[in-house]
Amino acid sequence: MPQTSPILTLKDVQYRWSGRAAFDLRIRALNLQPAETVLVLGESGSGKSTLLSLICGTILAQSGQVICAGQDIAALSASQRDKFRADHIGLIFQQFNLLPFASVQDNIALPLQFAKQRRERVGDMTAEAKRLCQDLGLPDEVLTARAGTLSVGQQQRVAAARALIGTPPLIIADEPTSALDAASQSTFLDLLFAQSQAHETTVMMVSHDARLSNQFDRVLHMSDICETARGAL
Ligand SMILES: Nc1ncnc2c1ncn2[C@@H]1O[C@H](COP(=O)(O)OP(=O)(O)OP(=O)(O)O)[C@@H](O)[C@H]1O
Repeated sequence: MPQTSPILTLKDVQYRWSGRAAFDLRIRALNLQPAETVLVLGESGSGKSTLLSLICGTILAQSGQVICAGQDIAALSASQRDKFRADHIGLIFQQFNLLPFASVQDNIALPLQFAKQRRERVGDMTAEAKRLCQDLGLPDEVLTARAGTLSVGQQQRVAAARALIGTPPLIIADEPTSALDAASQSTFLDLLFAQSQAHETTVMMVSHDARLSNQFDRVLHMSDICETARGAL
């Protein structure tokens, strides 16, 4: 593989939640390359969501560095971090977090309101939302339907389209397939990766479900990447 700069680097990162002395997340080094698909596996309480929050800059490491697309996250103010996240990271939440009364089209376009660079890359928002729906296997009629009226599998694909629109360099997914059976999960990942690979987007997904492993370029375990990851409940 040719040498390229990682899209994400964590270096000597340490994080503790206040009042949770037993949980101490320490990551010496983690690098994700452009276009890689990486699955991070870990049991409940191992710190997967904490890790995603550190990458997204919604929390800041107490020491060490989180560098996304060449930017040290801690060097940005809170509002700069919000803008940076919107432009550089497509998010697929566990519960999808769609606006149930808004149309699918509006849900997909939502991140562009906060992401100038992604908006500029898109051009015609309606046409791009339609293309993404088609490529993710959704019928054209869903574009104008309210998101809350769709099946779970359809909502998941809308959540993927919302993360993909405007081609952010990194997509972070928090167990987005957990509500679906194994065959649907596998189809979903195939569709997601076909889109992400077309733009060299890196996909990092966290899950407790090792059955997904063979579809990813790399599988990491929280117990391996963290020096002390403990499920302190
Ligand atoms: N907002 C918070 N405030 C205080 N402690 C928190 C907070 N979020 C997580 N923790 C604690 O951090 C530890 C790791 O939790 P985290 O949610 O990151 O794990 P996880 O691997 O994502 O778990 P799950 O798979 O159950 O979602 C737990 O001990 C948890 O109680």
